[in-house]
Amino acid sequence: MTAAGVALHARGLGIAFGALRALDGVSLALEPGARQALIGPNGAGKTTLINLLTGVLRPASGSITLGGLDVTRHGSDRRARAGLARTFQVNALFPSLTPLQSVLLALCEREGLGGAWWRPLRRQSALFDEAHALLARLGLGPLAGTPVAALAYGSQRLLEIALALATRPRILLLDEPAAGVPAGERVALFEVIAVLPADIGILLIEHDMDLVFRFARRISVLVAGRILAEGTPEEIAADPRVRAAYLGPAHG
Ligand SMILES: Nc1ncnc2c1ncn2[C@@H]1O[C@H](COP(=O)(O)OP(=O)(O)OP(=O)(O)O)[C@@H](O)[C@H]1O
Repeated sequence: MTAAGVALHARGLGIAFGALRALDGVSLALEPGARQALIGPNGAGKTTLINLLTGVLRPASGSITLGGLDVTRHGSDRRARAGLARTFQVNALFPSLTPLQSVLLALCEREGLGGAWWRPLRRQSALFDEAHALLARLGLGPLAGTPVAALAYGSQRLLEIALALATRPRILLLDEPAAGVPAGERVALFEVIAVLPADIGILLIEHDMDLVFRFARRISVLVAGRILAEGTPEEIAADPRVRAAYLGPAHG
């Protein structure tokens, strides 16, 4: 992979919380259209890594580039404008808005329309079309007018993905999209994740190994703040160090 062909490149990231070295020399490269997963036991440092990638935290060492642009010292907003989007582990939706209103707000934010989203009229209708198309893509079309609070949890997680896609990202970080989603709603979630736009590079952080092994073309394994292994799902499933540290005998 040439440097120009890498959409997101983290090199040698390190950060400590007091005496705890939460991440130590972590490197990760995502190419455009990547389908990569980040797995590891509780406390391995996955959320900390996402926080470094998105600019919520600053690394003590290392660097991060987005499409060749060094964003190591940039805040979350500039990284978002450079094409990085994330979903959140904790539900962060407005319960009284509908999915249509939620997506429209995100689109207006992207377009810099702020509170004046009802004008001009022609732009408004283009944004409505885009919002409906996005909701249809995620299987939320029939629920476009239902208040978020009345949606099933799996649908709320899908809406979070819609809001991230509304920013037209080059890189999407999916932070535990299946967490808390009941078994019966997982199939729909998995189906949508499988058909996300091919040109967006995706990094999935997930404990559900069914989803990870269905989705990922590459897997990085983080253990105690270091990358223990990286490879294809077959390589990771067969790696004795990964089995010992995380997977157990079930995947292989
Ligand atoms: N703000 C903080 N202050 C102090 N310690 C922290 C902070 N954030 C994370 N840690 C510690 O850093 C380590 C890595 O935590 P992190 O949340 O990144 O792990 P994780 O892999 O995301 O875990 P999980 O799978 O449970 O979400 C843990 O030991 C955690 O307790």
